Parts: sequence; C-alpha cells; structure tokens
Amino acid sequence: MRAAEQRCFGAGVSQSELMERASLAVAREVARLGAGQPVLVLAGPGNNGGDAYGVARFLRDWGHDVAVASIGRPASGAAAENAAAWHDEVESLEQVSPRPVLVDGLFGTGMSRALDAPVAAQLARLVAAASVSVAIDLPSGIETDTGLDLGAPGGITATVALGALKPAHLLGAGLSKCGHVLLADIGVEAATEWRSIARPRLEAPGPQAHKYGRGLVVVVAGSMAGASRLAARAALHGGAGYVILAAPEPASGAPDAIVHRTIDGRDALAELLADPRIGAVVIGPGLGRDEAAMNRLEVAIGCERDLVIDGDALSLLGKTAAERLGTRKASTLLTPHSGEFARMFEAAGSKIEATLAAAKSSGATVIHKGADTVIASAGGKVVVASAAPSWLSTAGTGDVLAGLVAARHAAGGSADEAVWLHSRAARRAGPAFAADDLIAQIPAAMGECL
Ligand SMILES: NC(=O)C1=CN([C@@H]2O[C@H](COP(=O)(O)OP(=O)(O)OC[C@H]3O[C@@H](n4cnc5c(N)ncnc54)[C@H](OP(=O)(O)O)[C@@H]3O)[C@@H](O)[C@H]2O)[C@@H](O)CC1
Ligand SMILES: [K+]
Repeated sequence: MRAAEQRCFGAGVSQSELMERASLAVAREVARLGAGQPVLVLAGPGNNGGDAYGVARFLRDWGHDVAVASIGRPASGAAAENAAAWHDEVESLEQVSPRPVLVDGLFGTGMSRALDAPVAAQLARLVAAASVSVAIDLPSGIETDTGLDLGAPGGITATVALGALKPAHLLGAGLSKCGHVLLADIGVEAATEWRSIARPRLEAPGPQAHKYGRGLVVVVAGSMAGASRLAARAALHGGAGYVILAAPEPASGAPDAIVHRTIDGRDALAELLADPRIGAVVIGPGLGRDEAAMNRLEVAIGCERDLVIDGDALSLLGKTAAERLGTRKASTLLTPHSGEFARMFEAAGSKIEATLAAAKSSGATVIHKGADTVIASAGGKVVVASAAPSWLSTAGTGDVLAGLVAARHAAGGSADEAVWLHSRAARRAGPAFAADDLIAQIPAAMGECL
C-alpha cells in the first residue's frame, strides 16, 4: 500500500487529493449508515486524523449535525491542512459526549504501539454508546500488518478500508473488530499476490471418469481409529473416487464404500504406498505419538506419493519438519493449527509472513488453520480464508479437513478448494454440529460450486 501510494504521488496525484478521495469515500458510507443522525468524528494526530477532518467537513457541507473531538493535532502536510480547514469547535477526546453515529479517525495504518488505557476506554465507551460506528481504514488499536489487538474497541459497525485490504482486515483480532469491511477505491493501485479465498469452480466427473482417475486416497490410521475414519469419510464425500483406510487392526464402523486394509509393520505400508495410482496419502489424524506411529510416519515421508500431514504427525515432526520434508520429491501439504505450527516453525511476523516462511523452508503447502486460515505454497502463493464459523472449534473437524484436502488434491484441485468447502459445509451444518454432520454437508457445499 505504501509503495502504491508513492507510485500515485509519482504520477502527479498530490497527498491532499488522495486524502480528499479517502475522506469523500468514508463520508458517503457514514451518510448512508448514519441516515441523518448526529455524528461525532474522532480525529487523531496523523493522516487518519487528516481523513477524519475531511469526513467532518463533507458531512457538515451536506447538512449533517457534526461534532469533532481530537487527540493531538496533525502538525504538517495534508492532514494539517484538513484540520485547519475545520473552522468549528474541536472538543477534547476525554470530555466529549457520545452521539448516535461515531467516526473513528484516531489511528489507521500508523498504529505503532498499544493505545493508552484512558484513550482505549473512552473510545470503547463512545463506540458502545453509538448506534452506528464507522472506522476510517482500520479500527484504532489494530496493528495493520498482523491484526494484533493493541486496544481496539469491540462493536465497530463497519470499517472502510482505503484503497486495498490490509492483513489486519483478515487476520487476528481485526477479524472480529472491523465489523463489516467495506473497500473504497481511492485510485491507488495496490498490487499483491495475496488473495482472499473465493468460491471455487468445480467440474462434475466427465463421461470417461473412473474411480482411480477421480482420485485414490489412502488414509493411514493409528491408535485412535475414529479420527482416521473421519478423514476417510471426508475424502469420500469430498469427491475422491476410491478411499483406502490402512489400519493396524481390522477397522469397523466406517461406511462399506471405504476399502479396509489391515497394515501391520513398515514393509506392508511401504508396499501399499508404492501404488502409483495413489493421488494422496493422509497421515496424522488419530495416528498417536508412539514408536509405531513414528514408523508409519517415516514410511509415509519416504514414499513417492503426495502426502497430507496432519495432527499427531505434525507434532512428531516438530522442529525437524523443514529438514525432513525438504528432501521429498512428491508434494507435501501440512494442516497445522497454531499450536502445531509453533512446534514446527518460527512464528515471527504476521500469520501470513510466518506461514509463507514455513512453506518456503519445508517445500510444502502449509494450511495454517484458525478462524483466519492462511494457505501458503512454497512458490509464494498466499490465500487467506477468514471468518470461518466458530462452531468449527470442535473435535474432529481438523480430521475432516485433512481428508478433504487429500480428496481435492487427488482430484487435481487445490487446498483452497478444500478450505472453502470445509467452511461452507460448517455454515450449512448450522450451530453446534459434530464433525460427522460436517461431512454430511460436504456434497451440498460441492454442489454450490458446480
Ligand atoms: N496509504 C494511503 O494511500 C492513504 C492513507 N491515508 C490515511 O493515512 C493513514 C495512515 O496515516 P499515518 O501513517 O499518518 O498514521 P496514523 O494511523 O494516522 O497514525 C500515526 C500517528 O499516530 C501516532 N501513534 C501511533 N500509535 C499511537 C498510540 N498507540 N498512541 C498514540 N499515538 C500513536 C503516531 O505518532 P508516533 O508513533 O510518531 O509517536 C502518529 O502521529 C491511513 O490509515 C489512512 O487513513 C489516506 O489519507 C490517503 C491514502
Ligand atoms: K481509525
């Protein structure tokens, strides 16, 4: 965004012009959402504050009842010009009374440290007392590049992102604290390789399709049989043509459509995984962490098939992950939640940067799960999937995702497809669903993509 802004200045657009566009875009949204109620505009000491004075001016010129309160006054540049152009009273933030519509223009992308406690408390009070609150660019108190909470209030109605989404609109606390994110075009062309997830387009099997062509998935089971059964069933309903559950003991309780193979010992597993028709192998759900589990994981890593590694297998790899996976010739996909991620990789920087670094060091596609799931490939592609239903935080949903990732991969699709379908199936399943209910909704979620 900063580079794009510089390019814009280089092309002859002045800072005042850019700020005017930003103010106008925000003022329009405030006018719509506020629908004529009295407005309180909060203005900070930087350019976010500069935008705020412009918003106040537009609204007043359009006939709205506007009050302004500030902390610090912009010292120079377009922000200072906008502040000087506001000729009415400016109240102090500490003493101002709430109004039905609040505009938060205290801090935007320049937020560099936690809000002072009295400022955070007063902001929270004013937001809570308003019926509509709109943040300029970002709610004050959210770190732009990470989404880290630096004291932002809860309950903001909408955030008008200027020019482009920043990571904080999609990650961490930003997810719950931005309210509805509205994107305003201000003529700044910010180019990025990072994408938000979108509904995938899937194809129904063609007339020549056969079970192997649609994707053969092998799920390697361990000590907790239920978890691997969930992964196998998810693979089946995620569109795989053939699913094998390779378990140390004869498996029971899975659908008859899943083929059971009793695999005891390294050689038998290695022999099974030598089948070149296999599109993806899943290991980790319910694997356990004992010696037998480690043996199975070693065989799986050593095989030449594409591999989805989840759950216990991620914990077994721990800090050796990058080194051990770096030598694989076939593709590897990892599905860690934040705890498993921290056991394997350094979690420095934003979730996007940390996931990208992990993908590059391991050569794997890393699906870093959470309310904000970040999918990064070793080649540098990043897709962010935010706002997954919070009901997904229940046992077994990770096993379902692992099976789904394998099914889509074996069918020639991507991890993004699996993550989208998982989230969509969860939404369709409604509140308080169990992992089994989630699987039942996958076919309908796929139906929305055909
Ligand atoms: N990019 C674009 O194309 C466009 C950007 N535009 C707008 O500019 C915004 C970015 O402006 P910005 O860089 O001036 O930063 P901003 O958020 O106003 O804050 C900086 C000030 O806050 C201070 N400060 C920081 N943390 C603090 C704390 N905890 N407690 C107290 N003070 C704190 C900091 O002080 P310092 O850290 O220097 O002490 C500095 O004075 C952006 O979000 C958008 O709204 C549009 O106008 C046009 C197009
Ligand atoms: K703000």
